[in-house]
Amino acid sequence: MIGRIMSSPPTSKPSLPPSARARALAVLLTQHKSGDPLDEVCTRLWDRQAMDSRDRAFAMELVYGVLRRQETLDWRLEPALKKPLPRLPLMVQMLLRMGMYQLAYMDRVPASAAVNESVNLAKANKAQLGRDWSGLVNAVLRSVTRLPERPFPELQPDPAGALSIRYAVPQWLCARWVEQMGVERAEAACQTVSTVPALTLRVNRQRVGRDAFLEQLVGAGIAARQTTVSPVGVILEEGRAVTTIPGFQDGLFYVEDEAAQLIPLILDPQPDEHILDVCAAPGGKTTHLAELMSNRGQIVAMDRHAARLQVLKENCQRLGATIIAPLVADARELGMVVSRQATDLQIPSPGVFDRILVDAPCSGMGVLRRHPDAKGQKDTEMFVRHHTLQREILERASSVLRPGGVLVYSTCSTEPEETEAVIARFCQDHSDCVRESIMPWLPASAFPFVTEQGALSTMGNALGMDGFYAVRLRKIQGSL
Ligand SMILES: C[S@@+](CC[C@H](N)C(=O)[O-])C[C@H]1O[C@@H](n2cnc3c(N)ncnc32)[C@H](O)[C@@H]1O
Repeated sequence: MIGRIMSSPPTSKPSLPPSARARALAVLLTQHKSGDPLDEVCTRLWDRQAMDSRDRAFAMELVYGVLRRQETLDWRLEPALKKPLPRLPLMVQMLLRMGMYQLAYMDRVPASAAVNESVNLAKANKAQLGRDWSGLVNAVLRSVTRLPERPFPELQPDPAGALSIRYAVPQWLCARWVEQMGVERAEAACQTVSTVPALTLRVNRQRVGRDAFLEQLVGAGIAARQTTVSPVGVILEEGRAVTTIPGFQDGLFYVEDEAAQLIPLILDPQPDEHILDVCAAPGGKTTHLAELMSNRGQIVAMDRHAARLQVLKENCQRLGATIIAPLVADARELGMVVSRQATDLQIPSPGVFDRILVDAPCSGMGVLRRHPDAKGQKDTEMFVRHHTLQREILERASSVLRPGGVLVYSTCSTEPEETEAVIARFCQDHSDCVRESIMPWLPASAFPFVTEQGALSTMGNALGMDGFYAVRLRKIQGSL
């Protein structure tokens, strides 16, 4: 079905390549039906045929924009519809959302083009839709342009409903956040979900200093600035293809959010130590750890997924991280795996890792803005599922930490089930492990994000960082 859209562009000249909007429509429909990650669907559908870079950028903005703003778009369309949007064919829903997004958020697109192009796509797909829906698409979108702009609902008496419409965050999640943190902080968290993240890089100081790298960027006409909290980050003022940034092939940087850049600092690995990175792929934090160790010592980089570990290897090669021992394994079998592989991995003996990073698989609530397609796939049961897995992984990891050693547990989610509840239970079961404040390991600019319990939590921050959580634990000397 989707293939036919791609090969039957909405034009009277079949030899023309599909328009950017037709490509956006194909991605939106395929993603909706398959549930596959949006970036994978874009690559799968768009890399098959040559695509002009401007078309690609336009289609990308449209696809991500529609999904990022979906609840808001649907609410804006509502007054112009005779029946609820979900009762229309999926393709018609998407065409209306695409038109609405261009009308509301893409200033450079004339309103007439926003309307007409959706209408044309409806006509072009008449056979597939079983009838001509272009009249309805035309009537609805034109009606929206004529109606006065609908003011957002006030936050009271229904803050969750109002936040959901304003920031396009699922209502159950808004309600959860309002209950957890109050309306003001919930609004900040929702606002983050609806923003387009900036392109943030971590400078590979094995190869170049941050100031020198910034100079290289400026020399290449790329506006950029230092990150506020991370001492090793750079934020580009405008997004661009990563491979076109000077120094990519030479491994001068790694694309990584500012909050993620703080996690290896909290572990504070030292040269010549043995480190275990339990959930390591694709290697953002592994390569940072190697840099902090001046490439001396050893990092066992474990991940359950071989394909992701392959990406880690490529990243290590590009960035010149030479002390990595990649290991495909399930962290829940860690003790066994480490004993079996101790000789191959050249670990002196099992149970002697000096430091361990558990960057646990999680719900990803802190990075929802990067994956707007995932918003509809989340639910509250997911927190419980992750909690169980996280506890298992943490339990196994701690068993191979040497007495006196340090373990950092981190997640790109700040949901209580995946963070404090995991740690509280762990500490309850392990009197040989104590919590340490993360403060000594971070610059003062990070202190506003240190919780009362001494952990890191960047949820709803105003600096544009992802929502990360991290806690530092130490195994007491003399314990076995
Ligand atoms: C948050 S990501 C890690 C990101 C990585 N630390 C970085 O900075 O690039 C979590 C990783 O855990 C891995 N994973 C999930 N379940 C696992 C398990 N049971 N054992 C080992 N790795 C697992 C996933 O494949 C994923 O790569």
